[in-house]
Amino acid sequence: MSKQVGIIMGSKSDLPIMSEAAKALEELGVGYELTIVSAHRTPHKMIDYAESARQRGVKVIIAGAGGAAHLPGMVASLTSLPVIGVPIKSSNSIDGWDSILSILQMPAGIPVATVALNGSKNAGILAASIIGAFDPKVAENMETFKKELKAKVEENARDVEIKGWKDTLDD
Ligand SMILES: Nc1c(C(=O)O)ncn1[C@@H]1O[C@H](COP(=O)(O)O)[C@@H](O)[C@H]1O
Repeated sequence: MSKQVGIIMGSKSDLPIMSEAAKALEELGVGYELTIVSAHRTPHKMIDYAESARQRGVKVIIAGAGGAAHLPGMVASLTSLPVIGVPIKSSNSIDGWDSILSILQMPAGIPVATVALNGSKNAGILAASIIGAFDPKVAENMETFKKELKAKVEENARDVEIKGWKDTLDD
């Protein structure tokens, strides 16, 4: 399977969160590559990564970082591929706001599609829906995923309506 999505993160400490993006892509049948690269600690690797991604066949980049999270924005400045940013609540963060604002508040011209704090699963799903815009197999997988999501909510609603909320809570 070709690796259409590039998942990167600033540190190994981000892996527990960023692995959720990888799991979502696996479920949706999208190939990906995953590595650790930091704008601050490995700036030259970041430049190489961003500049070579398109040649490797990557179509969307998911970049996660905590604190002064410059990685997603800097990668977006170095490539014309779409970049999805995942703000991460790292250990000494200001409740995650440091990372959210660093990724969200980009200057005009260099957008980063920012998901919720620690929202790496949604980043994976969003990347798959971008791939699905031109890849029919992934589009089909997205349709199935959405149908399953809808069926689950309908099932839960039926439980609450038929059994009542108390019995549903005990399930
Ligand atoms: N924000 C960045 C960047 C960057 O933006 O280049 N590189 C690492 N980091 C972040 O620092 C936090 C703490 O990292 P350590 O756990 O390695 O000290 C992580 O959430 C990482 O994403």
